[in-house]
Amino acid sequence: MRPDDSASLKTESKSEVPVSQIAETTTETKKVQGVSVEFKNVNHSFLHGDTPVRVLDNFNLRIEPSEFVSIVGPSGCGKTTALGMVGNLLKPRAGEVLIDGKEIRPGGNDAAFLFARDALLPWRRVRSNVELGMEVRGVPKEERKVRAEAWLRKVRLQQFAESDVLHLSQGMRQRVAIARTLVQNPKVLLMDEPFAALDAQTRAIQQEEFTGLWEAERPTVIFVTHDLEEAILLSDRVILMASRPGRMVVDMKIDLERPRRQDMRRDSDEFKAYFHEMSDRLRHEVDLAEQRMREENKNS
Ligand SMILES: Nc1ncnc2c1ncn2[C@@H]1O[C@H](COP(=O)(O)OP(=O)(O)OP(=O)(O)O)[C@@H](O)[C@H]1O
Repeated sequence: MRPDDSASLKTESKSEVPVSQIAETTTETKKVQGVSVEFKNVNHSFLHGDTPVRVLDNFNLRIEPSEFVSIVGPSGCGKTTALGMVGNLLKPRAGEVLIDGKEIRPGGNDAAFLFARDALLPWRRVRSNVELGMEVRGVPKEERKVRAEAWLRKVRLQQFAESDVLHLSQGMRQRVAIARTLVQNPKVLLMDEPFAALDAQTRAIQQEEFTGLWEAERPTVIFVTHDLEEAILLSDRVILMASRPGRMVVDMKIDLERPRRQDMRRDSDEFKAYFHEMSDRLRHEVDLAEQRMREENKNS
C-alpha cells in the first residue's frame, strides 16, 4: 500500500527529535537571514523567429530581506522570466537584478528554486535526494547525512529516509523537494507554482507547513502563482503584473496577522477585502491579455 500522507503526519510526530537536540549537533537550524532582491529598470525580450518580443518593460521591484512576496498575473506576463533572473538562469538585456545590493555572482549560491514538478531523482532514495544539492557543493558526507536527516524530521518524513521516492505520494515527494531546497540554507527562495500539482487538501496542508518552516528560517521568498488566495494567504506583499510587455501594475501589502490559517479564507473580512480588490484587477489584466492574443491570432 502507498504510504498515506496524512497518516504519516500523525504517526511520525511521536518519534521527532527535539529541535534543541538537532541544534546541538548540526548547523542547519541556525536562522537564515534573507537578503534584499532588487529589479532596477529591467527590460527583456525574446526572439520569436526574427521578431523580438518584449517580455519585461522597465520592471522595477524591491523586495526587503526576509520578505515573502508573491507575483501573480496573466499567463505569459514574464513571472518565470523574472524569477529566472534572480536565479541567474538568464540576464536582463537592460537594467540590473541585485541580491543584497550586489550583482548576481555566477555560481553564487544565494538563491534556490522550488518548482511544481519536484524533479526528484528516481534512482536515489529519499535521503540521498535531499543530500543532492549539498553533494554538488562538496559538503562532507557525514555532515550531509546529519543535515538531511534533520530536515527530513522537519518535513515529517524521517521514517521514509531510506524509501524509494517512487513509493511516495505526490505530497510527500514535494516535502522531500522542500527539504532538499531548504537544507541548503538559501538566502532567497524562488518558488514557481510549487503546490500547483497537488490536490486541494494536500495543497492546503503544505501551504501551512511551508509557512511554518519559512517563519523559522526566514529566507526571502519570491513566489509565483496563479492562485490569488494562495498568494494572499502566504505573502507579505502581492505584486500584480500586466502582460506584453510585463510590468508591475499593483503592489499590495498584506497586513494579515501571522501565523496565517486556512480558515482565514472563509472567516477573515480583511482577507476577503484583499481578495476582492486584487481579483478585479487580475481579471481585468487576464481579459486584456486574452483580447490581445485573439487579435494577434486574427492578424497572423
Ligand atoms: N526561452 C524563451 N524563448 C522565447 N520566448 C520565451 C522564452 N521563455 C519565455 N518566453 C516567452 O516570454 C513570455 C513570458 O514567459 P514567462 O514564462 O516568463 O511567463 P509567465 O508569466 O511565467 O507565464 P505562465 O504564467 O504561463 O507560466 C511568454 O510569451 C513566453 O512564451
